[in-house]
Amino acid sequence: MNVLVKRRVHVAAAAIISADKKQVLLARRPSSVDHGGLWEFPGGKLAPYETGLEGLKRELHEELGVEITRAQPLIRVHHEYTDKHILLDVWQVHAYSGEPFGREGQAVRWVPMEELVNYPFPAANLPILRAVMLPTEYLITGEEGDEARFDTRLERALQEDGIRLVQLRAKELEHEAYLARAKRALALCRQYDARLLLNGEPGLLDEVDADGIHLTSERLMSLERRPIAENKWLSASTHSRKQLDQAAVLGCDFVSLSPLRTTPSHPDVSPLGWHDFQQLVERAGMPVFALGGMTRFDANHARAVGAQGIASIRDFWK
Ligand SMILES: Nc1nc2c([nH]c(=O)n2[C@H]2C[C@H](O)[C@@H](COP(=O)(O)OP(=O)(O)OP(=O)(O)O)O2)c(=O)[nH]1
Ligand SMILES: [Mg+2]
Repeated sequence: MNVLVKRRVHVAAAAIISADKKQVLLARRPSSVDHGGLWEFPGGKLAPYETGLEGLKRELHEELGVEITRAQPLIRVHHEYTDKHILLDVWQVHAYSGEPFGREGQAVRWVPMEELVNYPFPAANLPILRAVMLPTEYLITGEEGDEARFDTRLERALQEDGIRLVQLRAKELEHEAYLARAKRALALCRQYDARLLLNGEPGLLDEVDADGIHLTSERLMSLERRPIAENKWLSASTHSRKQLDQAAVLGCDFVSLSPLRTTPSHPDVSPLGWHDFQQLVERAGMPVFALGGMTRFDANHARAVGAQGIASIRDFWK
């Protein structure tokens, strides 16, 4: 066989999230099949005439006995296995009818989000796990010179907008002032079960035990390897294919990709637009947030073109 021509397999899979959003449904692959014994998101190969969602509906009916009533694209992952090129087309299932059970005799289990990392999955699944754990909206903090008002703005976004992922961006602050703000932001985020990423030197995590580090695109390009532990989140700002590739080399857990639109803060940078954005996201291999003139009303569109969701300062910083 010519090993250069790999089989291309298109698979639709489901991240079925529980009503309280705290658990996701996993199934175990039978020991007799490829990747046997590993856990997976239920689903299977598409028939040639099927779209992703059609195939997914059929597979979930066959494998779990449930009928999907509401679903949204979550992430598309291309992965090279030794014998095949696989496209995992993963959907987040928000509503379904029926009670899922292993119709083919496979084990099926609701797993709390924080325990997902303990389950063995096929190699292609890492970006899916990250996508499942991340929200659709990502707040990047804006300017605020007054510390009390900063706290009020952050708490408003956590409380009223339901923000669960925050990047503390404060380029104007000196080191000590940044640390003081970061400690207060972390305490606030903990109250709301939100994650906080610090925008700055990876060493910041030694001083404030936040959830991760966000790299500027410049810092991203200057690093040779992942600068923080695997159990912390690493994200980066990207604007091009080259930077997305570097994010993959460093093992970033997710990225922002900008500018989607022209913004008042960067009037001279030409925007990507949805078409180019979609093409870049398709091969990113990790969750991507659309950034640049985005509001929460763009989130569904962002999802439809393959993004995790939207990142914004302005829409959440009030
Ligand atoms: N369903 C699913 N498949 C996955 C995941 N991760 C991953 O690498 N795969 C791979 C394993 C398989 O090579 C392929 C899915 O094929 P499958 O064996 O489930 O296909 P199917 O349900 O149509 O089963 P069959 O009729 O071919 O027996 O995708 C995942 O999370 N879910
Ligand atoms: Mg299957």
